[in-house]
Amino acid sequence: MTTISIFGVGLIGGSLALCFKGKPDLHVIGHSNNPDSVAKYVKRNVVDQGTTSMKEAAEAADFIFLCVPVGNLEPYLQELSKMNLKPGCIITDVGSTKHSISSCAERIALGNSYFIGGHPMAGSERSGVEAASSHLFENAFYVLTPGPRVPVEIYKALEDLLKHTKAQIMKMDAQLHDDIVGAVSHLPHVIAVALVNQISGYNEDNALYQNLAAGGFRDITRIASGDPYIWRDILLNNKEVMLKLISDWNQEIAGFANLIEREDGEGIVERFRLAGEFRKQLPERRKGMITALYDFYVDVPDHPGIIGSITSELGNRKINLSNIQIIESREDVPGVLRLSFRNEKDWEEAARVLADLGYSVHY
Ligand SMILES: NC(=O)C1=CN([C@@H]2O[C@H](COP(=O)(O)OP(=O)(O)OC[C@H]3O[C@@H](n4cnc5c(N)ncnc54)[C@H](O)[C@@H]3O)[C@@H](O)[C@H]2O)C=CC1
Ligand SMILES: O=C(O)C(=O)Cc1ccc(O)cc1
Repeated sequence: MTTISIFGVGLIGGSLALCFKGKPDLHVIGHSNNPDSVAKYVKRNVVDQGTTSMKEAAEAADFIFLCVPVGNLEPYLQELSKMNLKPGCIITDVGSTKHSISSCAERIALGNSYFIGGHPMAGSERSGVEAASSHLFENAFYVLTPGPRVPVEIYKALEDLLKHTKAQIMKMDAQLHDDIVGAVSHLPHVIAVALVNQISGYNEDNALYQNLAAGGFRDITRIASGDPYIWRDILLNNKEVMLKLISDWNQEIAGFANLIEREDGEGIVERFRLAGEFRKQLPERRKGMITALYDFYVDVPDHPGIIGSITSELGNRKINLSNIQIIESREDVPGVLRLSFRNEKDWEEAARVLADLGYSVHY
């Protein structure tokens, strides 16, 4: 039996637990300092066993996953280094930054155990075990940053275990990870928060901003709802990278202001053209760092029962809706429904089914 202990059974720790639980020869232990949280993990069937004892969970483990906020990773690793871990125990983490925890692991004497940094590059703006899902990492990249002292067979053992996540494992240098992920994930989160706060400021004087910001604005700023403490830790931990990226961003925006100031229409066109071209080259059908929204819109005639009939058509075909929203429904105008799905398969199938039934579907 292989024992996996998870510290921090939240969105990511809980999703990993669900990937491992119930698989042959795997036993999953969930740890929290809070007994109520432990009881919740067990009651929700996310782990096989729960405990408030860090020592009990750590010393029983063949694999340890640290799934706590980035600011807590180093203290946890220090604590583990004082314990009597099983020889050959593999410790990994899921933090969104990799350089500082990996270099901390190089400095700490871990005896007969090994540390391999990890980052499953999928998630959401939600947090807590309630949001966990065994499908979270499917088809996403999962970065591992083994240091020079990690033997090949130890790396392979972690890679093999992670096959249960159905993610694509990618070995990478820790600093390179932080540079790239800083640009494609951390910077967009900062921009989304700054943008929402800018508009929220205008809204204080005129609530029309909020009303008109429905729909697209809401979608592109979804990531601004991430957990504030998780993001505080990530940004402070990736400080040097973030300062450079924000400085480049300021230049980019100042360049835009300059084009508008000088009424340089050609310059504006060129910027949109270049951006469109680069976007076209982005891989389309792969789960990226920032989760795609699987939404589409359906025009619906305004008559009673229409929503029920759409949901039962999908339900009868076992297509799971994750959300349904009435965008517009007035007596004289046909309404629009926004339907959301958890994955691409349901999204594609639902659009096909409704189009075949004669509904007008648009994206
Ligand atoms: N949210 C996301 O989409 C992603 C997050 N990550 C990383 O995963 C880690 C966990 O994040 P989430 O699962 O999103 O957060 P979460 O808030 O859902 O879960 C965090 C867990 O850590 C525990 N925890 C919180 N503060 C703690 C503390 N001071 N000491 C000990 N335990 C504490 C919580 O009880 C909870 O079980 C973070 O390091 C984050 O950077 C990685 C990939 C995606
Ligand atoms: O909400 C989203 O789409 C995200 O961007 C989630 C996310 C948050 C942190 C990560 O390190 C990786 C992914």
